[in-house]
Amino acid sequence: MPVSDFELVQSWRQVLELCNLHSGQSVTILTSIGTNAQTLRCALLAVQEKGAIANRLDLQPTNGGTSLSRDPLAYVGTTPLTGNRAAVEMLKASDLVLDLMTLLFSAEQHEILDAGGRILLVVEPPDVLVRMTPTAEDRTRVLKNSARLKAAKVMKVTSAAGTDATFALGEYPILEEYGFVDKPGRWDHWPSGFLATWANEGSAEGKIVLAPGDILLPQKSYITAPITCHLEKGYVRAIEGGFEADHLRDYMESFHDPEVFAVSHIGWGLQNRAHWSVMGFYDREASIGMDPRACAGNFLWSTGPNNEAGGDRDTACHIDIPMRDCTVMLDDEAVVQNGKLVGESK
Ligand SMILES: O=c1ccc(O)c[nH]1
Repeated sequence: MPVSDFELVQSWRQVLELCNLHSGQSVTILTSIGTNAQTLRCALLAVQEKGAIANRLDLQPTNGGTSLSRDPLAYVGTTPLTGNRAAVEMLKASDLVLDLMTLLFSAEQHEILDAGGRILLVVEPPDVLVRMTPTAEDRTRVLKNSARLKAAKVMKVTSAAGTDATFALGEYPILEEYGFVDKPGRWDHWPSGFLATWANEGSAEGKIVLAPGDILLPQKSYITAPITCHLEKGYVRAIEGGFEADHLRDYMESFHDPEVFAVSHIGWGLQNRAHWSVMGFYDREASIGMDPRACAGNFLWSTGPNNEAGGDRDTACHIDIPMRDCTVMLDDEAVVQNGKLVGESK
């Protein structure tokens, strides 16, 4: 249900504080046609209240005539910054970029970050933003678990439904999402609260069995019948099941790019204020589904690009698949047991 401008300004105030935004610094707020007006209005107020310079850069939408889904995370890689030198230069010159349109997985994003920029993605509805306003405690929990993931050589995921998959680790960096950008070079997403990394190239092996209730994004669907994904040498080699498996496969095949079947990031949710049930209460296009991505105890895996992690796979098709009731082992230590955070992970 709606939140007031006062509540959302309060949340922005907390986020900008956690981002170490200082008076006199320059902030560029990236907007486009889909930007939420209340989120923008409250961001402008909170930035100026901090004594920072609030610029707005409104970009034209792209991919609308190509993407089969209208979800901003469904079609990644080319963005309104692609080939847009003037815009990239303005963002590189900014101390903080608030992305209210979605740049995820773009080469230009890396250029901005590599130049010491900071980018915070903020596109969920205002009520979701307020409910999951990030805290320093979120950062503590994500970083504590990140240290464990950094030290691990193998991730093994199993479930009663039949999942039994292994991923070698170490080649790629860790994606630590705790909802704010407290130091130069960082990208993050408010709301979030989860960890991810990429399996070593070609190492994803085994079987992932999606059970009823597991979620497909950007489809925004809770599946109702099992879907079995066979992994071999880092790719999903077969997707078996009923209608929902056909629908997923049909969508992925529409890109005519074999790279869409590559396994992308793998990790687990750490956000106790995110809930598996939330997606069922929102219209499909009202949210990008950060509750399922971040809810504590999920196993989140994905298919498609790895350019986010410095790889060269930049396929446009990105599917995120949050699963319940999995057990996630790092070497021989469980961080998630049957869908619940265990031990130090909490
Ligand atoms: O915050 C996000 C959202 C989507 C994704 O694939 C990764 N991180």
